[in-house]
Amino acid sequence: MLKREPSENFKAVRKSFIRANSPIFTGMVNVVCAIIQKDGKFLACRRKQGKARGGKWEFPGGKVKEDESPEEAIERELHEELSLDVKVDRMLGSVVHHYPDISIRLIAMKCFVNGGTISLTDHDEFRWISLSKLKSVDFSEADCRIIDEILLV
Ligand SMILES: Nc1nc2c([nH]c(=O)n2[C@H]2C[C@H](O)[C@@H](COP(=O)(O)OP(=O)(O)OP(=O)(O)O)O2)c(=O)[nH]1
Repeated sequence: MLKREPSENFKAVRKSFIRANSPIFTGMVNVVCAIIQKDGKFLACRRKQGKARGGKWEFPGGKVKEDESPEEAIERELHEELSLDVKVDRMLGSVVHHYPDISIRLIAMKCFVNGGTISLTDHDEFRWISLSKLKSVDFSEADCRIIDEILLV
C-alpha cells in the first residue's frame, strides 16, 4: 500500500496546535501517562522520595516537551524512566488538576509494550494492580481522577 508523507501544510498546522497547547499559552503543563495492562492488571509506579509527589503512585510518564506530540513524549519517557519500548494504542482522555506548585493536564494514553524489561530510574517500586484494587492504592490526586473518570466508567 502507498504510504504518503504528511504534507508541509499538515505539519505546520500540527506544530501550531502543539504550540497553542504549550504552558506559555495555557499556564498548564501537559503531562502524559501510560495506561499499560497485562493479564487484566495495570502498571503503576511509585515516585521516589524527594521528587514532587514523592511516595505517591502514578501511571508512568512525564512532561510533554515543546514541539513534541503526546505520542512522542510517552514513548520517550517510558524509554528513559522504565527502559520500556511502548507504542500508543489510543488516547483515553485527560484531566486538568491544580496542585499548589503546578497545574497539569494529565493525558492518559493506552499503550502496549513492544520490548524491554522494566528497570526503574525515577521510581522506587512498580506493581501490576487489578482494576478492583486501584482505589486502595495511594495514587497522586490527578491519577485518582484518571481512575474515577476514565478507567472505572
Ligand atoms: N509522570 C507522571 N506525572 C504525574 C502523574 N500524575 C501527576 O500528578 N503527575 C505530576 C507529577 C509532576 O508534578 C508532574 C510530572 O512531572 P515528572 O517529574 O514526571 O516529569 P518529567 O519526567 O518530565 O520530569 P522533570 O524533567 O520535570 O523532572 O505531573 C502521572 O501519572 N505520571
